[in-house]
Amino acid sequence: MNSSAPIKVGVLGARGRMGSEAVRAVEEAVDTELAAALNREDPLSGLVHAGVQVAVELTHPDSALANVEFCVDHGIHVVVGTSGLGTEELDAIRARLAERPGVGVLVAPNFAIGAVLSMRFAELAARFFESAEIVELHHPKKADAPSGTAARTAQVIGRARADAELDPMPDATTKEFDGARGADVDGVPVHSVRMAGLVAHQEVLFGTEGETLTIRHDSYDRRSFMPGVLLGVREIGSRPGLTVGLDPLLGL
Ligand SMILES: NC(=O)C1=CN([C@@H]2O[C@H](COP(=O)(O)OP(=O)(O)OC[C@H]3O[C@@H](n4cnc5c(N)ncnc54)[C@H](OP(=O)(O)O)[C@@H]3O)[C@@H](O)[C@H]2O)C=CC1
Ligand SMILES: O=C(O)C1=N[C@H](C(=O)O)C[C@H](O)C1
Repeated sequence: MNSSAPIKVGVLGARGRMGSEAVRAVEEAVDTELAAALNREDPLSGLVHAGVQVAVELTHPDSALANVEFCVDHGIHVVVGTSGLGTEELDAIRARLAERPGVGVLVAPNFAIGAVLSMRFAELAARFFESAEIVELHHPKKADAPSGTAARTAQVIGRARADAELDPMPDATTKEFDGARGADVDGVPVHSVRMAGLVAHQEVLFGTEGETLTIRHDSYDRRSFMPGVLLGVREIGSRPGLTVGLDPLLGL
């Protein structure tokens, strides 16, 4: 990409809660230009016609993979905020990228700096505690549960526990209502709350003999995600292949 010209950005899901914020952030930044703002009914070819260099994918778990594949096939870098992409989708993106070695895709479970740090703190803490559980709390219009952030947090905690060869968490439950102990994500119980008035919140709870540790992050406003979106837009052109999480872009 020409480093002096503004980066031509296309936003997918442009009239959505996140998409409309992303449109505003891209328009406000001096080094990015909003070249395309696509909604559900708009053909993806609009990205190509507008000369988009980086697409920001903020639609729905059901449409994200096809959108990313279209972009990769057309040499467009992608910053993916849409959550609910699992191992299969990430493998499919990797396979597609193998055909286009110069293209970069960033899949960011959470763009907020505090959320990225809280995942890293949770990863650090995991090996020191017998028990770990996650409570994520979101607005009721969210399609996926658990949240992408909670799934990612559980994965890193699960991996850290396995690396430290910790015993299974203590839990004497033998009789329960369906769902009472949450979803099991890599051995970590994850509880999802959907509630009017909320935006995006998460508590990671750790416990061991005589003490607990709680790591909490709150996004009260979707503007909290925009510095991370713009960082991804600026960086992804020089990071070919698949990057998961903002961590390497933040030097973490
Ligand atoms: N990584 C992060 O930091 C964050 C990620 N997110 C994720 O971003 C995604 C969007 O969230 P949010 O903005 O709240 O959701 P919204 O429902 O507000 O916006 C989604 C937009 O995508 C459009 N859309 C839905 N389905 C399709 C489709 N099949 N093809 C094309 N466009 C489609 C919708 O169109 P229409 O208006 O017609 O329904 C809507 O405009 C979610 O997956 C969410 O989890 C959210 C916040 C932060
Ligand atoms: O849908 C949302 O709102 C959010 N989705 C992402 C997720 O699933 O983790 C990020 C943040 O929690 C907001």
